Amino acid sequence: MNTTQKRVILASMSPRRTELLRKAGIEHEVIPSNVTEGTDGKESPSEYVGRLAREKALDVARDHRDAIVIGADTVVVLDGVILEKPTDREDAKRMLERLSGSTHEVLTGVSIIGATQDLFVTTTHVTFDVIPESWMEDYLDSEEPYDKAGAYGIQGSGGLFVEKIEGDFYNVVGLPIHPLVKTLDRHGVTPRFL
Ligand SMILES: Cc1cn([C@H]2C[C@H](O)[C@@H](COP(=O)(O)OP(=O)(O)OP(=O)(O)O)O2)c(=O)[nH]c1=O
Repeated sequence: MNTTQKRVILASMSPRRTELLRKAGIEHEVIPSNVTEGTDGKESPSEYVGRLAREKALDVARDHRDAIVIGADTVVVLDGVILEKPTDREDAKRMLERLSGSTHEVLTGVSIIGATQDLFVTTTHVTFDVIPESWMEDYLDSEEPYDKAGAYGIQGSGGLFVEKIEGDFYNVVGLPIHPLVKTLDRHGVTPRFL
C-alpha cells in the first residue's frame, strides 16, 4: 500500500499509459507535457527515447516539485530507422509494409523525477508474420494505427500480425510496468493490490 501517500503524476496524454499504471495499482494524476517530439537524427533511438522521456517529465516536474513525475516515450525501430506515430494513411501503410514479415524493436524510455532522478530504456523484440494485403487495407481503415508508434497496437487488432515477442509486452503498449514499479518502490511508492 502507498502508505506515504506520495503524489504521483503521469506526464502523458496516452490513454494506454494511465490505464497500465492504474492496473498496476499506482494511484496517479495525469498532467500532459508540452514537449514536441522529433530528432535531428544524430542521436541513437535509445538516446532519443531517453531524452524525450526526461524532457516530458521535467516539463511537468518544474511546476510540481512536491510530486514524483513519470515521463515516457515509445518508438518502433526497424533496421536502425525510427518509426513514430504515422502522419496519415499513406505513412501508416508504408510503416506496416516495412514491418510485415520481419523483426523490429520497440523501445520505451522512462524518466522518473522525484527526490532523485531515474532514467531507463527497455527494448522488446517483435516479429510480424507477412500481413495479407486485405488485412492491411482493413486495418488502415480502422482508427487503431493512427495514434501509435509504428502504426499498430499489439494490444488490439494489431496483435494479429504478431508471430513472436521477446521481452516485456507492456513495454510495447507504452510503459514497461515491471522495471517502472521497481523504480517507483525506491521513491517510496508501492502498488496497491486491488
Ligand atoms: C507499438 C505500439 C505503440 N503504442 C502506443 C504507445 C504510445 O502511446 C504511442 C507512442 O507515442 P508516444 O509519443 O510515446 O506517446 P503519446 O504521444 O501517445 O503520449 P505522450 O507523449 O503524451 O506520453 O504508441 C501502443 O499503444 N501499442 C503498440 O503496440
